[in-house]
Amino acid sequence: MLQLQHITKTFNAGKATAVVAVDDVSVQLEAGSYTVIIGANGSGKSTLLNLIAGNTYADKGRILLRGREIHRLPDYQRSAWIARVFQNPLMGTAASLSILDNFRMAALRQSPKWMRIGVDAAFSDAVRDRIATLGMGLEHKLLQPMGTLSGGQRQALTLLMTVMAGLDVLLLDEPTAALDPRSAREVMEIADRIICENGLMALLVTHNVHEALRYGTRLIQMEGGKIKRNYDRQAKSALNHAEVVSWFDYY
Ligand SMILES: Nc1ncnc2c1ncn2[C@@H]1O[C@H](COP(=O)(O)OP(=O)(O)OP(=O)(O)O)[C@@H](O)[C@H]1O
Repeated sequence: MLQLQHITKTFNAGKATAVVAVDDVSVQLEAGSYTVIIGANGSGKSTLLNLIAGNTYADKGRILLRGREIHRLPDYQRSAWIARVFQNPLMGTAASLSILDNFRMAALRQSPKWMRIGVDAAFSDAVRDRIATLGMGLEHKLLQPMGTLSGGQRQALTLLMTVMAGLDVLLLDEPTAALDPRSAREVMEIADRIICENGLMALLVTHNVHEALRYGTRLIQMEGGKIKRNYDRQAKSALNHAEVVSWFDYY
């Protein structure tokens, strides 16, 4: 379980440009839950993910993962349990390195256990098998540089790489924003499968209302740094596109 308790983050505190990006947010997310976060630009979604990942620290409040306080830990320590996939498929992978070398680097970064057992032929076989499950034919291109792949292929591989080391929490920050509709759908379906198969807790930030309705077990709307709406699976399934769009209709 991931618990955020009275989390507040103010940027430029004490200055004329001060902005309360996240304002006294408390929420409890169960293991295996998949939460979609929507909200207008500047409503605090990315800051919330940054606070969970440890890319920024809260001014007030606590964050607990499986009962353990993590809010004072730096991001590199939290990365043992929490991983993040960004909107730009170029982030998180090395374009000039092969697919296999990218998986090697990710494995070594995420889990010292690979250091002990070595990233050997067995590792290559394991990577090939995992990549084959994507159904994109990339298992035959393990030595091809990552930079030669499409954005959708890179996002799909990034997702796989991210979960290889056994995580608790997957943070998806607009992972399909830079993709065409077909690739976006393909990557979202892959993400959904990976989340389910690995029993991960996931948080997805998206501006895409279709994605917000189709995926996830909880839907949260942020506004002005606060959680304005919080729908569980049942309430979420009763929502329709027009209703969610109307949440953004201030005029
Ligand atoms: N590093 C920072 N320094 C100053 N202000 C910041 C910083 N990061 C975010 N903010 C401000 O905090 C508020 C929330 O920003 P945040 O990026 O979390 O919103 P968001 O909901 O993710 O927006 P978007 O949908 O545009 O990505 C905004 O007013 C933003 O300008």
